[in-house]
Amino acid sequence: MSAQREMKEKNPWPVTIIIIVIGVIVIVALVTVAVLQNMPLSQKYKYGIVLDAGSSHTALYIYEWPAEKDNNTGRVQQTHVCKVQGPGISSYASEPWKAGESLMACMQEAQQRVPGKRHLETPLYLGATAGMRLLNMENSSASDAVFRAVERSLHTFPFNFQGARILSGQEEGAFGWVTVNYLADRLEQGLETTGALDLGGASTQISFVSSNYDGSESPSNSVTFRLYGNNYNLYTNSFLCYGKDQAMKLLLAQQTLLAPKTIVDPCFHPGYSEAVSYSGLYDSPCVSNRKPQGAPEAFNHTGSGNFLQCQDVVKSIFNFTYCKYSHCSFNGVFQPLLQGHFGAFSAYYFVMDFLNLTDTSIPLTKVKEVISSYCATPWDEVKRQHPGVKVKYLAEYCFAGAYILTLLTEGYNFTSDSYTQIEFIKKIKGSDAGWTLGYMLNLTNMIPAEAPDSPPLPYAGYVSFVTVMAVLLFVLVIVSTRRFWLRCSKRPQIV
Ligand SMILES: Nc1nc2c(ncn2[C@@H]2O[C@H](COP(=O)(O)OP(=O)(O)OP(=O)(O)O)[C@@H](O)[C@H]2O)c(=O)[nH]1
Repeated sequence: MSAQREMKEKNPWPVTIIIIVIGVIVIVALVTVAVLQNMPLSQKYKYGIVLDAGSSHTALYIYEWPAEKDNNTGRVQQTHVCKVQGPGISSYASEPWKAGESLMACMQEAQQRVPGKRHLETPLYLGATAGMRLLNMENSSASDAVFRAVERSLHTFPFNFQGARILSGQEEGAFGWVTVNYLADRLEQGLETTGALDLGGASTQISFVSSNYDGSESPSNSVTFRLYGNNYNLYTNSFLCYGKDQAMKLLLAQQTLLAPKTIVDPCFHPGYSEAVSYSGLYDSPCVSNRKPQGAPEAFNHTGSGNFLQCQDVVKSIFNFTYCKYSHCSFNGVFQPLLQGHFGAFSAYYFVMDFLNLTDTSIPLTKVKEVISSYCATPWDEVKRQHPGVKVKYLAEYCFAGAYILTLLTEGYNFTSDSYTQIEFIKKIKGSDAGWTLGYMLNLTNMIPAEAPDSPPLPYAGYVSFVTVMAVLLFVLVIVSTRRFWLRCSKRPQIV
């Protein structure tokens, strides 16, 4: 009996097997816990909604981002856009309730698109741009009434409504620049930034970083940001009344001064003819002080389709001579020397895309030829060639092409070389270029001032490291106890 007990005690295998099994279990548990603890959470999304209440129309944008990545870069994406039917909210000055009503269909769409359990936490913003800026200048109580109506409507939805307000021109320019650079991942990586050119209906913005602008000359054009650990001194300017629609009003008003009853407009196609009411033309503060004395009810707007003459008339709405700074764009506004790439969006894109001129390697002389040929095409033929295009847009592409070219080259001083640095864009990585995304990122503090601390290893690297170390540890234990097993196994077995 005692010999048998001794033999059992000297046979190491049961103990060794138990140790190995426990060792394997401990290592597997260790790796599993480490991996699970550090695994990204299953993808849950958060949402944000921004209403862009522009002068010509309102659009609703829904953005989404992974819930655990609030403070990370490049992860916020546009998932849906809804175009509000009808004109911009500033057009409802005489019936403000209709402004609120107009937003309902897109808001209902948003309610369906954002998952119900996220509704209460989803921020909702409405930002109004140049149309409301003009209405507010002209009649502040009318603009207040429009905002009240809009807020009443938005409060009826279960989102976290953060208010409706007018963005300054500077904010509109700066947030457009943030959007473009955020989407192109230029901010987090600290790359040279892209300038932003935005052509709206009532205002136009130019924003860029220039190494010869530190904000000391014309400080009102300076916006400073600290984003992901980098400082930016942004130059930005918004020209109220120089959006595409208001610029056209300026152009028409200019021409009615010379011919109050019939204008033969070189920026419209030969054969084009429309009756235009003076009250409609002069309803904006951009032109109201130019109304000719004793103007008739309406005038006849006809076209002659002459690009060179059109350019001359377009130039007449700018002041290129007055400048009290070292450099100016136009109307006495300071502008530093252009630098770097530019993204041109909104009406820049709509117009250049229609004219097949988004490729900026096309020389400016050729660009002029293309616009010139479009302008000279008789109106009936233009309509015949583009049956699916809205007639209002179709009629305006000649003027708009000439206007864009003048604004870029004579206004902002793009040369035939620097013109090639412009990219006409609508979307970047699926999200529309415009101020809305930058506005939301700013209000939700989603771009940190300092670069977020990144873990020393990426997740996959971390998992591999833990696994390799655990296996190594296991092999080490086996190898170091190998001699002991061998010794045990060589002992004479007593049967
Ligand atoms: N050709 C074309 N023009 C468009 C389209 N959508 C808008 N526009 C016109 O392009 C111009 C600029 O439009 P937006 O960028 O929406 O400008 P907005 O926000 O209404 O104007 P602001 O308040 O000045 O920013 C306006 O004259 C619009 O009428 C489109 O799909 N095609």
